[in-house]
Amino acid sequence: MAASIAVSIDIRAKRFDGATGLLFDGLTLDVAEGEVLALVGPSGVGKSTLLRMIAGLDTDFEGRITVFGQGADEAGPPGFVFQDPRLLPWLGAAENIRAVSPATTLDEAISLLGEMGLAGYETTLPGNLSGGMQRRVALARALAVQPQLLLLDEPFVSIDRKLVRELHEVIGRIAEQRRPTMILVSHDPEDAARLADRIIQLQGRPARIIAETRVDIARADRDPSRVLGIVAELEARADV
Ligand SMILES: Nc1ncnc2c1ncn2[C@@H]1O[C@H](COP(=O)(O)OP(=O)(O)OP(=O)(O)O)[C@@H](O)[C@H]1O
Repeated sequence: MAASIAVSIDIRAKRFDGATGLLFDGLTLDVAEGEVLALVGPSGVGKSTLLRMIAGLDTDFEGRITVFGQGADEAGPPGFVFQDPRLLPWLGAAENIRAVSPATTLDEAISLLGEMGLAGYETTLPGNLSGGMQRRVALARALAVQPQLLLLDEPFVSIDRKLVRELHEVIGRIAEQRRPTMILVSHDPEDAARLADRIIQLQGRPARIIAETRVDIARADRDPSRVLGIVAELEARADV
């Protein structure tokens, strides 16, 4: 049976006030329930804007985006991980989760942090956590509301490659075990090659989908040479 559609995107036109030209001039895309979709493309192409539109945070466009059958702005907030972790500096890791999701008990917050590999850091203030650890707290916070849809906006920028690999593992585990529908925005094709079931490449102004790549290799089997192979395939299709 075909998987049901989690997110359906039909943008006829999107522009910003004062900007010349359209950012999107016709863009359609469906995301299946439980799918991990990556949106890749050069800086400024519109990836973050598209994610904000899917989250219902930007409704100023012609067209319609539905999330589990409802308008994006009516569907209830998705889990959203922003480019910077946006943690409250005066609260420990567990209380940062509870500040955004008050229904989450302390035990649940501690368990989520454990799932992210942060056992023992429950009361640590963000300033005493590494950049990668802060991203993991932000992920735990996004998962606290048990979202059916998880949106990740460049969660790997400004952290070193070793921490990026650790985060890839954490996100891969979330995909396998919790199975939310995930949309990951990245300018780096390697992130997409490691994590995504399907990779959408955006390019140009207005932005268009120039290629769509399905990755039929289980995440656990994506060793470095296979990842490089996927990246090469993506790079052959566009100047990402
Ligand atoms: N609020 C805004 N008002 C005017 N222009 C905007 C606004 N937000 C984004 N833009 C413009 O829209 C374009 C797309 O921006 P967006 O952040 O979506 O791109 P991106 O692909 O995510 O890039 P990056 O990887 O650098 O974040 C850019 O040219 C940006 O300057």
